[in-house]
Amino acid sequence: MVMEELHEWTADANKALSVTLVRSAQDALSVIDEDPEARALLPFNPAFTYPIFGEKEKIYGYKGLQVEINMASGSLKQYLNVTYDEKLESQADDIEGTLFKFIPSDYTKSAEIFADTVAKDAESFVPPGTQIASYRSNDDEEDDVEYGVWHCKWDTPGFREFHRRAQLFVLLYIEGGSYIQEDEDQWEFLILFEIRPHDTAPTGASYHFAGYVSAYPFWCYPDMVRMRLSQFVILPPFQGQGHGSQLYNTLYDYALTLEKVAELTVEDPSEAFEDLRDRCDLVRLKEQLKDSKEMAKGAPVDKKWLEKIRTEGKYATRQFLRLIEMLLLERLKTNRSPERYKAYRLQVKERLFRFNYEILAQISPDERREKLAETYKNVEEDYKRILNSLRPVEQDLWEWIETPQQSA
Ligand SMILES: CC(=O)SCCNC(=O)CCNC(=O)[C@H](O)C(C)(C)COP(=O)(O)OP(=O)(O)OC[C@H]1O[C@@H](n2cnc3c(N)ncnc32)[C@H](O)[C@@H]1OP(=O)(O)O
Repeated sequence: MVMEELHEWTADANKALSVTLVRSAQDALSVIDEDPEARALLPFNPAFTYPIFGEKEKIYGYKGLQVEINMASGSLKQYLNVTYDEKLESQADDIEGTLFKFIPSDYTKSAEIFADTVAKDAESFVPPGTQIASYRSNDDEEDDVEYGVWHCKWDTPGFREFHRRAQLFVLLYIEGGSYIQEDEDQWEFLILFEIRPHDTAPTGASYHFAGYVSAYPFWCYPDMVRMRLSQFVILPPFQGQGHGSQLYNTLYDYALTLEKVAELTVEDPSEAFEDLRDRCDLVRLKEQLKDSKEMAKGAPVDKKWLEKIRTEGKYATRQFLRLIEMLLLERLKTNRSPERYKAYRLQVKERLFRFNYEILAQISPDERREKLAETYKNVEEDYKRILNSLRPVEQDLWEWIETPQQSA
């Protein structure tokens, strides 16, 4: 087959595949534009499909291909609908056979059965596990909407089945994400649901999945555990509205209640997630330090005191030291002392030196100074970016700080 023809029969899997969260049989039929919950009803495309359809993220052998995975918005029970204009019968990729390895086998291909499932879901689905938090959000330009977070483990009734459906989002949205082992019994999960009043449901509400996080406790010397946040996903219709921050803060608050947990760490965070974590941790640490006088003295901050604050707040070491550096930098905005700024740069460089010792020890003192100055510059720029995202109105207060090119 010539290249042109090959192209015609090849679909971009990230565009051909779409997911829709369906709230009720009636919602599925409603006119999206007029629906107040429209955003949550729109189909959305994956960010990644390479774990499913291969590195090139292509599906071969169809023209006009659409692979719809419709999910009941609470239980996530699935309806698979594959449509196309034309198919190369003998050579086309086996879409259902491929998907079958990644979604649980209880999906349906019947629109009628799915409509029935969705109607039942709206009436009777309740989240698995124990509700540990709730909050209200009014970003939807409508009345307050309530959200709740439920805690589950593998042995939570109904959770395993639920997770087998939800985990698809890890592949579709987390770069490098993969399924976790169900036989590792220590996993903990927090699941976020939107809660809507629903007159005829026994609880008076219907529940709609918005995202979840998984975490695993690792042994931490001598007799504690390190809770490692592993997979974190907020579904596209709910992104950018503060739900990621709420879910992360709920996990943090939960970790703080567990005596065994020494610190909360994050496995391989994406850039967007690192920013979210920095912002949330900064707010948390500021609150923790609000009555403390130590920070007002500026750098170098007493190391014993720092370690006490770190262990109380269960921060991972590197993250904690970065946060302290950000808070010290923020103070320099208004406390304009060149001596303090110099002491600050030295404190940051000392940490950078310790954390990069292996590499820095191998180069000449001049090169080392240059490398440290360069790294420092990037770190300071990044701190300003993060601090500005918390309080953008104060951006111009940085002007007096001109990051030096060389040495402290
Ligand atoms: C360990 C890991 O798993 S790493 C992988 C993390 N997961 C992924 O990357 C999967 C796909 N992405 C996601 O799931 C989400 O986008 C996340 C987790 C990265 C972020 O979740 P969100 O709910 O979008 O976060 P949240 O809304 O709290 O903050 C994100 C942005 O919205 C802004 N925002 C926060 N609250 C509001 C609000 N009320 N109204 C409008 N915008 C808001 C934030 O300032 C932030 O802005 P930025 O994009 O300029 O940085």
